[in-house]
Amino acid sequence: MLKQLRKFSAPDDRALKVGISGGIGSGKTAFTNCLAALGGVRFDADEVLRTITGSPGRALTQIREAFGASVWEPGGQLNRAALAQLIFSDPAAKARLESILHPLVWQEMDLVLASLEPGDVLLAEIPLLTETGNHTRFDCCVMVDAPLEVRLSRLIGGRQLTEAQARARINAQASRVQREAIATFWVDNCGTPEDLNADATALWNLLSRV
Ligand SMILES: CC(C)(COP(=O)(O)OP(=O)(O)OC[C@H]1O[C@@H](n2cnc3c(N)ncnc32)[C@H](O)[C@@H]1O)[C@@H](O)C(=O)NCCC(=O)NCCS
Ligand SMILES: Nc1ncnc2c1ncn2[C@@H]1O[C@H](COP(=O)(O)OP(=O)(O)OP(=O)(O)O)[C@@H](O)[C@H]1O
Repeated sequence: MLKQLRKFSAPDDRALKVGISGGIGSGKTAFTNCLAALGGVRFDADEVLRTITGSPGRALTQIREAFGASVWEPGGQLNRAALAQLIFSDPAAKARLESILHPLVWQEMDLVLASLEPGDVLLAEIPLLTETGNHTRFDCCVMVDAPLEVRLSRLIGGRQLTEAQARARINAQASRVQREAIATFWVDNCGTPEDLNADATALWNLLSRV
């Protein structure tokens, strides 16, 4: 079910910037996929992060300096599971990693924005929009949500996370109340993929009319 919680206005002189967020396992990627099939230019923060932390990623030197060999594979790659274990049990380590990575994500988004024109729609999937206060970069924010048990079962089934790992990430993220405080649109993803697709179509129709 799509709900509009706040009004927003669209600019005449540049592209419309739509931020899409939600907790881990809420379905924000699935929703953005549906929306992007209807139009818009997609930007995916997780994909940028995977590129800059992959081999040879431009964030690796700084991560190595900050966290050392304990988060490195013998083959020379970043050990993502070890880094996740560290940051989701140590808030200071999480803040340090984010201070290295997040500025690089915004640099990449600015490059995409520079290529857009008035009338274009940027669909930016940003997991930590609420947590970082970066909702102010967007004209409107779409929050995808689902009940905790539904998110856990989707994550444990599909993401190869244990329940404890999934809960650690959920506990490190914003609450529903915090998300509601910044959302322009709210998508309740507790139904079928077809229901989610219908919400994406309804939202696209609204965005196309503003
Ligand atoms: C810790 C890392 C190496 C774990 O990699 P992994 O492949 O297991 O997860 P992936 O990157 O696909 O992230 C999956 C989801 O985990 C959650 N998550 C990741 N990082 C964070 C974080 N710092 N705080 C809260 N949740 C997070 C998000 O919901 C994200 O969508 C990686 O997530 C990472 O580099 N995180 C720091 C960057 C960051 O802040 N990402 C959030 C997006 S802006
Ligand atoms: N309405 C739905 N019905 C059934 N499965 C769904 C639905 N929505 C999403 N899923 C599935 O749940 C899992 C999590 O969804 P998705 O990857 O879109 O979430 P996410 O919020 O982007 O998570 P992450 O933070 O890990 O990137 C995926 O396997 C996805 O296919």
